[in-house]
Amino acid sequence: MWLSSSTSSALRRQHFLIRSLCASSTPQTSHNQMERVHCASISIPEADAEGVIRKITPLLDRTRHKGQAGRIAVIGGCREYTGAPYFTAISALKIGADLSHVFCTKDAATVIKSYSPELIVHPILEESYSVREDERETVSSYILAEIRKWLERFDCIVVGPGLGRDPFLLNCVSDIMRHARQLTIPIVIDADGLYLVTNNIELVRGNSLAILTPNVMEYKRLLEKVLNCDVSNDNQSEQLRILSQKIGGVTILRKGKEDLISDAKTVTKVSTFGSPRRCGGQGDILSGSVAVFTSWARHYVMSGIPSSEMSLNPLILGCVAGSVLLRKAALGAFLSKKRATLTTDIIEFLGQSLEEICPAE
Ligand SMILES: NC(=O)C1=CN([C@@H]2O[C@H](COP(=O)(O)OP(=O)(O)OC[C@H]3O[C@@H](n4cnc5c(N)ncnc54)[C@H](OP(=O)(O)O)[C@@H]3O)[C@@H](O)[C@H]2O)[C@@H](O)CC1
Ligand SMILES: Nc1ncnc2c1ncn2[C@@H]1O[C@H](COP(=O)(O)OP(=O)(O)OP(=O)(O)O)[C@@H](O)[C@H]1O
Ligand SMILES: [Mg+2]
Repeated sequence: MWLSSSTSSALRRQHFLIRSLCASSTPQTSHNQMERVHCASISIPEADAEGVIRKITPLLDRTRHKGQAGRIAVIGGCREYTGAPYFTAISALKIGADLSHVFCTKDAATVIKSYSPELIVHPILEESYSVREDERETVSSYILAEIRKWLERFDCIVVGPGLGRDPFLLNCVSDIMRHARQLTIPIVIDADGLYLVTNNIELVRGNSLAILTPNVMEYKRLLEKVLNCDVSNDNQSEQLRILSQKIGGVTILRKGKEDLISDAKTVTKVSTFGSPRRCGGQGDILSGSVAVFTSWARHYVMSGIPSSEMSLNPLILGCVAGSVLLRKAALGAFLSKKRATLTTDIIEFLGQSLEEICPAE
């Protein structure tokens, strides 16, 4: 059981209550109806997140070969932002992925390579300023062709950290996302990837392998766009569930004081105390962490575990695991560095935090 038995029955009760109280909250719910839904605040069940990590983390078996513990790719990194894709990609490696790639613009590539020799960096994206109007079609076909060579090898891709908002670049990334979807590759969408998706929901609608990881502002924009309403403090859980439902059941991890996770069927939360430091980049660690755990969870769910767990959504397991590990690492870093805690310090605590939950040997 990935929820304790008491929380699992609480979850059933929660659903019964939600159905009774919010009978109008079907996929066809109108915006006005949505605003009228003022259900009583129902407590959201806490996931047994460390238990999930223990279940889905693969053994360090001596027979395994390079790549089996995960190949992750980050699509992000432009002139302004080089830290974000680095944080995401290096976190994936520190947690246990075997290979971590970054697909970024030429300007960002040398910088990202210089942060770490561990990352495989592809300088193939282009922004408008570096491509003439009459070259755009050729350049975008070339970019897609280059990425296609790699895409099917990845267990999960993360789109958005440090991507920027250049229209030409975002057009190319939309094509990459469509192609990843055809190949049924799980996709974590964060930061500027959420900006792209918020302006074109069809890119993810109904994709059961998509995870959106909005922060406070990104969630607010998504709600405004999809449900045409503001964030409700009365019933955050049901609002999140309806948002996911309206986007065809994509998994959403709403970041905040508590991380709330829903796939339109269930809502769960991770509220383990992390760090009071809110330095930028923690969401980037989270996206890398969710990518690795999601690929592990898919293997776990597909590998003949007890039938009662077979219906579990591996994307939810990946979110729950990614969230608690980031929080635990943030706490470790804070206890050591206090006010000086930075994202790089948190990354250094990922290994130790995972070891405490799930020892390597
Ligand atoms: N080192 C690097 O390279 C990093 C690069 N990064 C990259 O930066 C890019 C843009 O991402 P983003 O998250 O800064 O953009 P966006 O969603 O527009 O938010 C901006 C505004 O929202 C607000 N705001 C935020 N949180 C809030 C809260 N809790 N509660 C209330 N308000 C809140 C806040 O507004 P303010 O308070 O300033 O008015 C803030 O200015 C993206 O590519 C990302 O990956 C980051 O990953 C960090 C590390
Ligand atoms: N108020 C809070 N209290 C405790 N933890 C929080 C709080 N807000 C966010 N977190 C934690 O920090 C993680 C990152 O969330 P945050 O909202 O900072 O993302 P972000 O804005 O996308 O970060 P980034 O700077 O990388 O873009 C979340 O998973 C959550 O666990
Ligand atoms: Mg972010």
